[in-house]
Amino acid sequence: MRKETNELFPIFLKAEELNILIVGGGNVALEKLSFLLKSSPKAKVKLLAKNYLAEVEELGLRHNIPLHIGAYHSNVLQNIQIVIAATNNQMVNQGIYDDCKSKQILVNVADTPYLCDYYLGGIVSKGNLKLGISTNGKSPTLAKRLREFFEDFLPEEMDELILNLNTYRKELKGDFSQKVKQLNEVTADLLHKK
Ligand SMILES: C[C@@]1(CC(=O)O)C2=NC(=C\c3[nH]c(c(CCC(=O)O)c3CC(=O)O)Cc3[nH]c(c(CC(=O)O)c3CCC(=O)O)/C=C3\N/C(=C\2)[C@@H](CCC(=O)O)[C@]3(C)CC(=O)O)/[C@H]1CCC(=O)O
Ligand SMILES: NC(=O)c1ccc[n+]([C@@H]2O[C@H](COP(=O)([O-])OP(=O)(O)OC[C@H]3O[C@@H](n4cnc5c(N)ncnc54)[C@H](O)[C@@H]3O)[C@@H](O)[C@H]2O)c1
Repeated sequence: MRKETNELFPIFLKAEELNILIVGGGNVALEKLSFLLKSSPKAKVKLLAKNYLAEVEELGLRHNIPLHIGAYHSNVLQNIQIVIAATNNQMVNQGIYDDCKSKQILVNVADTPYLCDYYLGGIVSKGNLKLGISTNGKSPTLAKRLREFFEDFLPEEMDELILNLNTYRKELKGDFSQKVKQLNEVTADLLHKK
């Protein structure tokens, strides 16, 4: 049997420097907004929905996020770079997808892989370290379980290690290749392979 591969290309976005729009204010919007803010508390995001769950309103209030009330119209895409569509109306979601494609805006219709330029993933954060987890859309549940596993598995001291290496990196003298060599030497035995 041919082995399948995951050809998605992960990038780590500066969410506070982008204009992000979530359309919808129900359970799915709540999940997407929660994970966005958990990972990027200063994300520049706004919401548009006909109505909002109380939990979305509370979360929005806590993070100073504009919650616009109304039906989706393509005007709202002005100056937006990334969209998550999470309404309960597939026609509306399809319309958002089409509008975004014609404006070259990156779009994710939640839980609808064929209407996604990108997928959200499981996210593990430990200080400066961040892992993104993707199952290529095959099992979001496993992505969640792996996120939980790595959250427990990775020690809190991981950030101390990163900061120490950063200090060492700044103190190194010599040209680029010498620095790379020294950094590789000092980290060679850091993670022992079993
Ligand atoms: C990782 C995470 C991030 C997030 O949501 O931010 C995420 N889904 C999460 C959880 C989750 N979602 C669903 C369940 C119920 C169990 C199940 O169905 O498996 C659970 C588990 C639970 O909640 O326990 C329902 C679901 N999701 C998708 C479909 C459609 C389909 O598969 O065809 C359906 C069926 C809908 C239906 O029934 O119609 C699709 C997508 N969901 C993705 C991301 C993208 C692929 C990620 C990857 O490659 O793994 C992708 C492709 C698109 C996207 O939405 O970006 C987050 C875990 C966060 C965490 O806990 O850390
Ligand atoms: N809740 C889940 O766990 C789940 C799981 C799998 C799939 N889904 C699907 O995902 C979709 C969203 O689910 P949900 O639970 O968030 O729904 P929901 O009913 O809780 O929320 C729907 C949101 O869409 C907004 N909306 C509807 N039409 C709109 C429009 N024209 N303009 C702006 N906003 C509009 C509503 O105001 C509301 O805030 C549904 O299609 C659902 O079938 C949900």
